[in-house]
Amino acid sequence: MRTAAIIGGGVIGGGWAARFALMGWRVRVYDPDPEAARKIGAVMEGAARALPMLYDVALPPRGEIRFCETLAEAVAEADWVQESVPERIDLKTRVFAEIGVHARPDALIGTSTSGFKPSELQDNAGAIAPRLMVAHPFNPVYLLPLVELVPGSNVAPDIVEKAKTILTGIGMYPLHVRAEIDAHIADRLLESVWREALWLVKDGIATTEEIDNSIRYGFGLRWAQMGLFETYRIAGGEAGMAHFLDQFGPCLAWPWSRLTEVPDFTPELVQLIAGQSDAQSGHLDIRALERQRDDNLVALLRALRQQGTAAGKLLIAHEKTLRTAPSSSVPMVTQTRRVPVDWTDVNGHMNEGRFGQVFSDASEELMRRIGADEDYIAAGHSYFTAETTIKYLAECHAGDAVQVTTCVTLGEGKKLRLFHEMRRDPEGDLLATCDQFLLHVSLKTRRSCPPLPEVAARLERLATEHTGA
Ligand SMILES: NC(=O)C1=CN([C@@H]2O[C@H](COP(=O)(O)OP(=O)(O)OC[C@H]3O[C@@H](n4cnc5c(N)ncnc54)[C@H](O)[C@@H]3O)[C@@H](O)[C@H]2O)C=CC1
Ligand SMILES: C[N+](C)(C)CC(=O)CC(=O)[O-]
Repeated sequence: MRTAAIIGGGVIGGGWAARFALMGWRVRVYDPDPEAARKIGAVMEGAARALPMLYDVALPPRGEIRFCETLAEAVAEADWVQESVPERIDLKTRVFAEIGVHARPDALIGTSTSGFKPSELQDNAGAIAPRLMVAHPFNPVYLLPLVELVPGSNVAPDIVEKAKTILTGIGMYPLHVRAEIDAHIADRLLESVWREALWLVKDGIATTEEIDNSIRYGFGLRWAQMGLFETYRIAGGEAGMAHFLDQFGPCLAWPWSRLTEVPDFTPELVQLIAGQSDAQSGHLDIRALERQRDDNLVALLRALRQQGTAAGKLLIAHEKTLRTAPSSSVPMVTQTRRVPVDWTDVNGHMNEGRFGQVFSDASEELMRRIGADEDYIAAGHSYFTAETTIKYLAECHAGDAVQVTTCVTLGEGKKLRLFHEMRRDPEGDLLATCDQFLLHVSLKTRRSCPPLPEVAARLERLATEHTGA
């Protein structure tokens, strides 16, 4: 098990701690704030509910999060040190000096800085400078995969590759920012929208809620799956990007934006913005808002995953690395997962159709184990389900851990019969059972036929083992 040290356990440090721990890393936190453990506990509670729902497999066993009395103790054994103290260069410089004294000579060091260039931090960092990189995440760190990795020119390519491997391993998308620049890439884009929005409120054009609506009902949905350039390419119609630039390029010279002006944060403006924000969502506490945000993000990410695009493509690739070798237990464990938030219905529990999906996924896992895998299917053979009887025995809800075990009750020629049991947690109460009858088919004729001999043999062996016959 690898160790991550989190220096500064606020909003961002808490998110890093949760992501590392949920991906099976041991985590050591140093934060002098006596409230830090409580705050990280609250972040961890939300993260432990949300992150596992993204995946169709179980996450690795959770790593322990320990709070340390000193920075020295926190970094002593760390493979990765993530600095997340407030955005002040004097403070970050002092923290790096201390990390340099106590961290292992091979530890990689990331800074969450939103805006400082890596060279500004490396200049006073002494021996750790060649291992210190900007690793700028996005809130909530445990759900959003993007991390801007800005090494600058002081970090060797092999160290950058090691950093990318670690970040990819915990499910993130390290965007290698090749040239260092104030505020990297994404914060520059975010700041331009934020600045424009503040002017719109100050000038009385729109309220905070109207601005949020202009994003969430429109271009925010486009950005999440295609970004900016691909979206505008489509906006150019059949003539594409060149036509789009031809049509809208000249507008850039018109007074459409106030991008270089800074609004004066007078007490009146602060009161106006804070007041409108309170009217919009002041009835919800921060944890309720976080939960709403996290549930929406899980549902959006799972929709992208279903399409195999954007961040969903990354999820699929990461999930492959999380699959563990099947055990030879009887009955076979064929599913271990969390109930995702988009599987619930009007009654607030898992929809009956999703039970069918879990059992179908369990059958596909069994098919893989008997050799009726992707290659077998591509070669024109498969199983079709002919009959399913599900008994619903207890409710389950979003976030619940469930496990399916499967017995082969008949494996004879083209006939395959399975009996699945779904439980809460490995040893919890029985939630549902499924008696399923499948027929082996030729995908060319779409008619039933016997399986290939090696699949038939494996199936017969399993049926004997599972029925004791
Ligand atoms: N909040 C955000 O949306 C994002 C922030 N960031 C960056 O992450 C960093 C941290 O920001 P937040 O988590 O928002 O701030 P925060 O104020 O929530 O947390 C900072 C934490 O650092 C602790 N701290 C202060 N001095 C310390 C020291 N000497 N040693 C250890 N801990 C110390 C504080 O007690 C506090 O818990 C900043 O560099 C910020 O720019 C990056 C991405 C997004
Ligand atoms: C406002 N901010 C500059 C701290 C934002 C970030 O750095 C990234 C984010 O999560 O929006």
